[in-house]
Amino acid sequence: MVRLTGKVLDIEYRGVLLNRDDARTIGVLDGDRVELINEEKKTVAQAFVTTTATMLQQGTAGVYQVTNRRLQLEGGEAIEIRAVGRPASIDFIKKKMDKGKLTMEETQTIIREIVDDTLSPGEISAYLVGTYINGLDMDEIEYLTRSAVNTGEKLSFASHPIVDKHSIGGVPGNKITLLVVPIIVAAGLKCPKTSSRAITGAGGTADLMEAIAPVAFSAEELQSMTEKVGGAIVWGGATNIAPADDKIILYEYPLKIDPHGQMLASVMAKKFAVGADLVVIDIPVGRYAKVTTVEEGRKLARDFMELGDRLGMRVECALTYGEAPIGRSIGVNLEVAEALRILKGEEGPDSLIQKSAVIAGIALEMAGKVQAGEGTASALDLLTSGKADAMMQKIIEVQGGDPAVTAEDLPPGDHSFTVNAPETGYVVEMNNRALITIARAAGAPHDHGAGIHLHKKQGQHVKKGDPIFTIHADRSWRLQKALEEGRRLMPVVVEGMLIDRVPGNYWRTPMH
Ligand SMILES: O=P(O)(O)OC[C@H]1O[C@H](OP(=O)(O)O)[C@H](O)[C@@H]1O
Ligand SMILES: O=c1cc[nH]c(=O)[nH]1
Repeated sequence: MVRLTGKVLDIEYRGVLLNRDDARTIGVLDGDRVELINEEKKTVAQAFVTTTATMLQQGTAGVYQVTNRRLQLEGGEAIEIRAVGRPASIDFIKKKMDKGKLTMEETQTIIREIVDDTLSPGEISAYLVGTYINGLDMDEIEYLTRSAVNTGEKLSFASHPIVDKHSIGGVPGNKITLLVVPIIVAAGLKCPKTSSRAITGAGGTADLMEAIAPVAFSAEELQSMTEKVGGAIVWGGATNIAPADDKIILYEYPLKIDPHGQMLASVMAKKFAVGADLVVIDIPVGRYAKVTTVEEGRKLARDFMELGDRLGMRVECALTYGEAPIGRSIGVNLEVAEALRILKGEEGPDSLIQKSAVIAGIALEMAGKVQAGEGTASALDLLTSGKADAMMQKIIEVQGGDPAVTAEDLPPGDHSFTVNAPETGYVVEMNNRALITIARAAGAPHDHGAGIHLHKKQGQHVKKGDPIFTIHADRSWRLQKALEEGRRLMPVVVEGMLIDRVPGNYWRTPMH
C-alpha cells in the first residue's frame, strides 16, 4: 500500500493518473487496476501512467471526476493506493464472446462492475458486442434485468396500479411520451416515467424533456413528484434506478446499436424498478427501424410479455408503423414544439396524434379506466379537451420547469437549408436511418435547435421545387456536415419520370 497526495483532475473521465515512478513503486503498468482509499471511501479504478517523471509530480495521484464522485476528495488529502487483480467480469465477458451462457452470478458481477466504474470503456464495449453478436436467451435476459434493478433503487407506491409505457425507439420524431404520459395521468393513473437519452436516434425522450424542465432526479424525488401530481418524465441515467442502463447506453450510442437482450432488459428493468404493474410497449416496425417485419415484431412482443410474466408485470405491446418519421419534426426543439402545439389544441400531424392516442388508450384499457375498444377515443378526448395539457403543465412545474412554456420558446436552429423536390412526382421513400444520421450531423440531440422539419411525407405529391424538408443547425459548420451526409445518403426519393439524377443538384442552393 502506497500513500500519495490526491489531486482532483477537472476532467469528466474515470481512473487515476500516476507518476511513472509511483506506478513502479505500487507495481502497476498503464491500464492496470488499483484500489484507492480515502478514509472509509474506496473504489477501484484504472491507472494511467505518465511517460515522463515530470508530467505529474511524484507523490501525487490525479483522480478524474467520475472516480472522484466515489472518493469525494477535495484535493490535498492523503490517499492509499494498492494494486488489485483484473476485474472478475472479464472472464465472463470472454465467456459471452465465446458464445457461452451467463449465469445469474456472472451477470450480476458484470453489472455491478459496470455500475462501480470498475470496467473500462473497452471492456464494456466488448461485453456489448458479445451480446450483440451472440445474443442472450430469456434466462440471461431475466438475470440481466434483475441485476440492473438490484444494483439500484426501487420505488414503492402505497396505491396501485402503476402504469408505464416505453418505446423501443428506432423511429425518428417519436416524441409520443410527451403526449402519452400526460394523457395517462390526466385519466387519474400514476405514471413515473423514466426515459433514456438517444440510443440510435437523434433525440431520446430524456433529451426532449430536458428542453422544458430539469430531468435529473433521485429515485426518491421521482416517487414524491409522482405522488404529488401523478407522474413525471425524467432521465433514468440520473435516478439511480437501474444505474447500469445509462452506462451501457453511453457505449451503444456511438455504435448506434441496441442489442436485442440489452434492449429488453434496459426497458423492463426501468419498468420493474419503478414498481409498474401495467406496461405498454411501443414496437415500431419498418424497413429502417429496429424491427423490420411484423413477424419479428410479434416475436419481440412475446419476449417482452414473457419477461413481464417472469417479473410479475402485465405487458401489452403495440406494433406501430415505423416506415416514416412520427410527425413532421426530428430533433429536440422541433419535436418538443410539435408536441406542445398538439397539447395546446393547435393543429398537428395525424401520425403523432393517432399513435399517442392508441398507446395511451391501451394503457387506459389495461387499467380498467375504460371498456376494451374505447381506449383510443377516451385518450383523444383527454387530449382535445385540454386535460392532458393541464396535466403536462403540472408535470413541467413539479420538475422545476416553466409551465407557461410554448412552442415559440423552442426555436429551430438559425442555420438552415431546405431541400426542394427535384421533379414533380411522389415522395416514394424516406430513409429513417439516413434522416437520423443527418439530424445527428446537424448537432442533434446536443444542440437543441438542430434537426429536420419535414414539409412532405411518404406518399405525398410534390411539384418540382416544392420544399421537402429543412435541416436546422445551431452552428454553421454543423449544417455543412449535415449537408455532406445528405448528399451522401439521399434520404428522400421523389419518383416522377426521372429515376435519378447524379449528382443531385437540389442540395446546392442554401435557403436561410
Ligand atoms: O434513440 P432510440 O434508439 O430511437 O430510442 C431511445 C428512446 O426510446 C425510448 O423512448 P421512451 O422513453 O419510451 O419515450 C427511450 O427511453 C429513449 O428515449
Ligand atoms: O430505454 C430503452 C429504449 C430502447 N432500447 C433500450 O436499450 N433502452
